[in-house]
Amino acid sequence: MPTEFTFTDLTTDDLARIRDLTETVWFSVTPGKSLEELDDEVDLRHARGLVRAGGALPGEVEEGEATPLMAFYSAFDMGLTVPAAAGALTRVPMDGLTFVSVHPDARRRGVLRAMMTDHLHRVHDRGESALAGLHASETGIYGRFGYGCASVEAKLTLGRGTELRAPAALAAQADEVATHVVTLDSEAALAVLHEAHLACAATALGTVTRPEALAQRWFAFRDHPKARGSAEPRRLLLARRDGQVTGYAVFRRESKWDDGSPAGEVGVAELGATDDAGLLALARRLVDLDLTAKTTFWSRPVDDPVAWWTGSPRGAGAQLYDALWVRLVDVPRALSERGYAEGAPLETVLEVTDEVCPWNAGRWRLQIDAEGRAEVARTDAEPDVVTPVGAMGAAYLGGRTLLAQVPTLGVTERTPGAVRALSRAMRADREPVPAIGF
Ligand SMILES: CC(=O)SCCNC(=O)CCNC(=O)[C@H](O)C(C)(C)COP(=O)(O)OP(=O)(O)OC[C@H]1O[C@@H](n2cnc3c(N)ncnc32)[C@H](O)[C@@H]1OP(=O)(O)O
Repeated sequence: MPTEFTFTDLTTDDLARIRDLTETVWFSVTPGKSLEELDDEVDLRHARGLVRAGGALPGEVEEGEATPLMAFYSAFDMGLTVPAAAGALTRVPMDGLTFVSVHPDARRRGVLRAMMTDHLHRVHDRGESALAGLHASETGIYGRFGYGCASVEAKLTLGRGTELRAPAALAAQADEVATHVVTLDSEAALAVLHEAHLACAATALGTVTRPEALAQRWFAFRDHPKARGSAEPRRLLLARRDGQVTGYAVFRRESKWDDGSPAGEVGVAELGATDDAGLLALARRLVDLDLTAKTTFWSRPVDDPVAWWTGSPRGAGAQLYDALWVRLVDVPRALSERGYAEGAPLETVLEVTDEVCPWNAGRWRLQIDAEGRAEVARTDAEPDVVTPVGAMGAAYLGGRTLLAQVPTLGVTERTPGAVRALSRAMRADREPVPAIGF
């Protein structure tokens, strides 16, 4: 689509302009973030900007300074754990869009539309990843660009000492798990955290992994003293079994007193374990920290055992939010990179509609074998299912079914039963875990 807005690459010379624009758009220190570490955070391989047309306006810059940016975005090289054949999981590359920023003077003139076209076409041209993903600042923005919300996150709030009731055998295994707390401020702690993050990602559908290059720096940006207010610096709780790390939690406490009684609050930003015993051991410690009254677990999957160990999601005060929005940038590659449910082989023809990435539009034959491996090829055959590309993104992780996208995104079937058959093939055994914040 022709556009009057031309985005260009940015370099280290542009970092001051990036900081200025980000500060204007995100009101300086946004919750959990601070601009002081922004330079390290921006991956200039992905960073693109739009300069104010016609030069700076009166009062906007000091003499000799560059014309301000009107828009900016960047992305991270991330991984995403998706369903594989035969009930397994696999990690595929994902281009994680971030810092989408349009200057208040330039809003609602189509700059974001030009930005999204620029971004998605570049991801396609680079060919490193068949998927793009993001967290949406507001829910109504990204569906129009072919993204579908693929995972839902639950926020759980548990009172101090909440009993987590698990089957006796699992509780006994959890008793064998040792845990220890370290401060998340050393190379050693960050290295252990990254290793645990990757190990957990291999076992948890939907996990988004941090870029290797940011493993040591990720929390510097997100845990700046100005942004954390009166809470303590982030800490790491590790689970160990036979000397091996089997799980981790990133948390912090905020000291509070209520009429002389301790009422501290614990916020758990990340919690993962390679087995259920590790998860139970970590969760039990996190709901029983001294001088606290409640623990909030952010970003939990909707089938989280932590919620059910309290009795039900109601017992954990569950509140739901949209988590990762997934966009198929290369439909045939994305559909063959993931696996499908085992069972009878399935052959179906999809007609995909996609205005932003026209190379995806048209008919695709999807052949799934009994193990759940797929081959995808162009075809002229009549379609069994007609779907907007966003519905394939919503169903991609296997949590939100394709069938559920019939009333919401307008998936239609030309062959009776075809949507249900594909929906079942795409369904995963567990709900995806929500993505880390990025
Ligand atoms: C992945 C991330 O980084 S999420 C972060 C997104 N950024 C922010 O929230 C920061 C503050 N906001 C902004 O910078 C801007 O207002 C943006 C990026 C949200 C929108 O940029 P704009 O240039 O104003 O959007 P643009 O004019 O291209 O609008 C494109 C379409 O999106 C719609 N749209 C734009 N913003 C919103 C919104 N907040 N909610 C719903 N729809 C929206 C427009 O109405 C338009 O709709 P159309 O397709 O029917 O014409």
